Amino acid sequence: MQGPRPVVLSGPSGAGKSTLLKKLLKDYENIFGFSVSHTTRQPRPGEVNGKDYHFVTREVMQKEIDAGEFIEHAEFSGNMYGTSKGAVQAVQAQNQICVLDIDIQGVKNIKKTDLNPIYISVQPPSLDILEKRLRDRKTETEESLQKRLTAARVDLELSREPGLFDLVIINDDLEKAYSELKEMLLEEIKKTQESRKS
Ligand SMILES: Nc1nc2c(ncn2[C@@H]2O[C@H](COP(=O)(O)OP(=O)(O)O)[C@@H](O)[C@H]2O)c(=O)[nH]1
Ligand SMILES: Nc1ncnc2c1ncn2[C@@H]1O[C@H](COP(=O)(O)OP(=O)(O)O)[C@@H](O)[C@H]1O
Repeated sequence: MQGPRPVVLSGPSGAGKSTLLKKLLKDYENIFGFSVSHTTRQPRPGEVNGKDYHFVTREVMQKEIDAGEFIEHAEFSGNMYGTSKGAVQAVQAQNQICVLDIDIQGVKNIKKTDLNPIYISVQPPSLDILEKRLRDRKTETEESLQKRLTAARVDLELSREPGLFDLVIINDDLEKAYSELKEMLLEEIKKTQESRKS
């Protein structure tokens, strides 16, 4: 049976993907489910293994990739990130809309699969604002911040490719950005709510 269409949220680090996603998952607890990626980066304070990410070593992750357990994987800012088949299946088994938070390499690789998600790019109003938000978040060292800003420039450039995204959200005012996200997903939300009733 074909479940609801997944949703891909992409865009530069610090653009506001996690913030928007957390609001969505809170407001529609049963409707959306997060695809928990694997990563080799260190957990940040407050991040929970198995909830925010599966935090793994490079060796373990590479073994699982070689065993064909991943839909896509990429190197970002010196760490590996990837979506396992199990991560998406776990959400789809609950008949929830699966939301993936992945970088632009992930977007390009997912396009080669039959997942058929809705592709949304979340972007900052400017690079200066992005830098300020990343600094204020206080999660990065100067080195990782600079890597993220370099990746952000590449991301914003590649994101201009026509047809790559179904929607680009400029996250200036958070509530406005959230409204645009909900508006885009309204049809899938309704369908999922309806299917719960029958
Ligand atoms: N390709 C791919 N990218 C991912 C995956 N999980 C997270 N990312 C991306 O990796 C980048 C860094 O994520 P993270 O270290 O959590 O930093 P943050 O986005 O600044 O909070 C972001 O652009 C994420 O969208 C994944 O499974 N696959
Ligand atoms: N519209 C906004 N206005 C001001 N700050 C924001 C806005 N959206 C997100 N932020 C803040 O910017 C930082 C980066 O957001 P985050 O959701 O972590 O980005 P991402 O998941 O894309 O890396 C966080 O500290 C968050 O609270």
